[in-house]
Amino acid sequence: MTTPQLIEQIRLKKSFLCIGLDVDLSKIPEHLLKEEDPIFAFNKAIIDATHQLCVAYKPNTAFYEAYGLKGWKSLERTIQYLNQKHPEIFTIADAKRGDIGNTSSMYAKAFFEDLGFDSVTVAPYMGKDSVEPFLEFKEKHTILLALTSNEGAFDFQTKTIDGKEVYKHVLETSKTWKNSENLMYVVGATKAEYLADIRSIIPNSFLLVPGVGAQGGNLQDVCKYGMNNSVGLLINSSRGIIYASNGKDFAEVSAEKARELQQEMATILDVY
Ligand SMILES: O=c1ccn([C@@H]2O[C@H](COP(=O)(O)O)[C@@H](O)[C@H]2O)c(=O)[nH]1
Repeated sequence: MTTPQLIEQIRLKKSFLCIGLDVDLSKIPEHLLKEEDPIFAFNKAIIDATHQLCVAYKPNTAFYEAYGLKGWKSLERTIQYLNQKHPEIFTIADAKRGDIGNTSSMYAKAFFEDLGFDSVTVAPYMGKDSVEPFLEFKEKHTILLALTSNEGAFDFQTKTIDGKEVYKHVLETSKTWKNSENLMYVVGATKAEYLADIRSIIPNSFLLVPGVGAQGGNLQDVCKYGMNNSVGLLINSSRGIIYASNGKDFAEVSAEKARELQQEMATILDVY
């Protein structure tokens, strides 16, 4: 999916919500455990109930890798279902990859060609040659970790090198890389106070913003400082939506939670 197509979906749905499909078998409704593929059954029900309220889904691959081959199969079924039934939805493999160049090329093939995701999250730590193989996929998006939502972000990302914070180096340097127009960035909702500075460096890029809901980030603050002329935000919520109920009504309740966020977004878009 191209960036203009994503922006058009945000406009049509009045939503910039991304729903995180972080499936933990110990948290899903018990009746689903009898299904042949409980993870896919859970995801399908959540997608069927919420697809009109969001513009993106983000399976975090850790939640699938943890179940070995079966988990990887569930991830494949989920992305195939999304691509076939909802090609208008932007898909994010939250895999946080990145390695020496030839290895990154294989990661890029795995997520873009084999699985068919629109985007993948990538760690910037190994530098330019570890990210450029992802950027070579011109129709795809590489979402670079800039300033993450967790407490550990302060261990390295906000430390200063040559008078500048590391996350700013990530933003400024990555902008100079080949095909950098395919870059988006992860900025945690818990770091809203950094967004004005971040926007001064990358005014036009999309930001994937996890950390609202379960991690305590605030949607209004993120929008106030993080929105740009094209909205430029994908706000992720995972546990706050998909585990709102673990009864038979789990899909309806997840849709209620998604609708609450979507309506808050619609109100913000109306005055924006
Ligand atoms: O900085 C980051 C980067 C990624 N994540 C991921 O987003 C979701 C958040 O889940 P919630 O349940 O809404 O807290 C999860 O997959 C994280 O691994 C992040 O939280 N922060």
